[in-house]
Amino acid sequence: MTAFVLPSSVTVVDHPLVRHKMGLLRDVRTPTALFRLLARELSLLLTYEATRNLALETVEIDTPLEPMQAERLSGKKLCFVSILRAGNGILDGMLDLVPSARVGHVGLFRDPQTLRPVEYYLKLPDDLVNRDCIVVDPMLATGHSAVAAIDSVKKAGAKNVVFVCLLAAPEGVECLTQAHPDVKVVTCAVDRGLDDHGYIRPGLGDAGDRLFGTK
Ligand SMILES: O=P(O)(O)OC[C@H]1O[C@H](OP(=O)(O)OP(=O)(O)O)[C@H](O)[C@@H]1O
Ligand SMILES: O=c1cc[nH]c(=O)[nH]1
Ligand SMILES: [Mg+2]
Repeated sequence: MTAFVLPSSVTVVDHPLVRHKMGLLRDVRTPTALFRLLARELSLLLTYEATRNLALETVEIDTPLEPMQAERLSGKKLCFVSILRAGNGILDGMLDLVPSARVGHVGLFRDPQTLRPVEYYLKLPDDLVNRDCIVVDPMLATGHSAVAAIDSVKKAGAKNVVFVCLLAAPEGVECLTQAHPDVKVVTCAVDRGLDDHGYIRPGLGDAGDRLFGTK
């Protein structure tokens, strides 16, 4: 077996705060309310990294003491696209940081037999051509859900796409970077690999069920 080499398009945010919170998130004893809070906090830290290259413009302002050239984000607006349903667990924190972002939703569930995504909903802003797009889902397992969601946002016109997740498997990273080599990935960790049911190991279990308390 050849060793997995992390592609340069993938950023693992390995800040101590992220590592600490990921340990708590993974712990089977962590209850739903805390899991949700941790996912939200981690999404803030991931958004910080995912928006690193946002364009700035210079504006004249007056401080209480003197005029100065300040910076602010240039007019180009962002679009966050949540892969339902677990993506919503990290969307809210991202909107706290960028409240003006537009939001799209791609409803996908993974068929447990084939591990292939089944689309049941799609609603995207109609001006994606003009927006940088950040697609969010806590888990990148086989990678097929992320690939399908990014296929949809590109078909709708998005040109500049970043994928943000809490946890990735090497198999998912490979699948996504092959299908969409232009898409940057920002994650908190890349784990050992997938088990026979397509779960990330050691992982954190089923993100949707843990976020919403459905199991
Ligand atoms: O990389 P993949 O192998 O495609 O798997 C990852 C997908 O599986 C989970 O969703 P799930 O199908 O459990 O739906 P849910 O969000 O409704 O729980 C997860 O949130 C991803 O969307
Ligand atoms: O480990 C995994 C894999 C897919 N989806 C999850 O929620 N967890
Ligand atoms: Mg799920």
